[in-house]
Amino acid sequence: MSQPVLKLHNASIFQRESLILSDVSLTINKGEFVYLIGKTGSGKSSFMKTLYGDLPLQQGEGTIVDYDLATLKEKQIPFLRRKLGVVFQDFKLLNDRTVKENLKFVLKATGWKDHSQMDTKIDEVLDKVGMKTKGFKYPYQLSGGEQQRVAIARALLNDPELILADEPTGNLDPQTSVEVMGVLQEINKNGNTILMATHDYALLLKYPSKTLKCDGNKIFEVVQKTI
Ligand SMILES: Nc1ncnc2c1ncn2[C@@H]1O[C@H](COP(=O)(O)OP(=O)(O)OP(=O)(O)O)[C@@H](O)[C@H]1O
Repeated sequence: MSQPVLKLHNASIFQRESLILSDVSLTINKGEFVYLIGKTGSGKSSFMKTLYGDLPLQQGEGTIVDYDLATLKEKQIPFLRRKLGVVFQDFKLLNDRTVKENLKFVLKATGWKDHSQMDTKIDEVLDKVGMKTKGFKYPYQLSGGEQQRVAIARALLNDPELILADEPTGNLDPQTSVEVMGVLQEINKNGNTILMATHDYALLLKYPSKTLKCDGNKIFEVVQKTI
């Protein structure tokens, strides 16, 4: 049976008072890999921000990993984010600490206490992204692709019910993009649900999957032929 991790009904997305997307109704079920495409400025990032609580859902209904977006309170946001893994275009790693320390920082901030459990978890997520031997390095000692792998590992730390990736390959060359995409595909095959905003059509062709498009203030599902 399909289990929704995200459900929106007639939702409108705003940046302050400007309407960016209107009447968005969609469902993402557990286990799916879904692309969100659309031109620059079409509202992909605004949409993602609404999902992780960075922008309020001012109109319509939405539930994400059992949180009600329309009534979401400021103090619930950290708890919502623990059930989501968020990956950004610019990695957002802390440059003053090693890869392992970056990951430990997140675990501590999300309530983990036991050091050996933390180390085991860190090894597990680094292994999933092929970075187990690089935990001692500083982010600036890594290539862009490696930094994004670490950022994906960080997103996996709290076993998220949904991963939101906003242009995760936007800063990477085509070859590295394909490699990072391979990591995301592997994670999806192992059961993680992923919503990925991108304008990299080469990736869509190489790894076809359900695709939503932002266009003309709307989001609709497209079949690959018409992209
Ligand atoms: N902080 C903000 N305040 C007001 N308007 C904003 C803000 N951020 C984005 N916008 C506007 O919202 C619209 C959608 O932008 P958004 O960043 O969501 O698009 P996008 O599809 O993610 O674009 P890109 O691919 O360039 O990231 C644009 O018209 C933009 O000017």
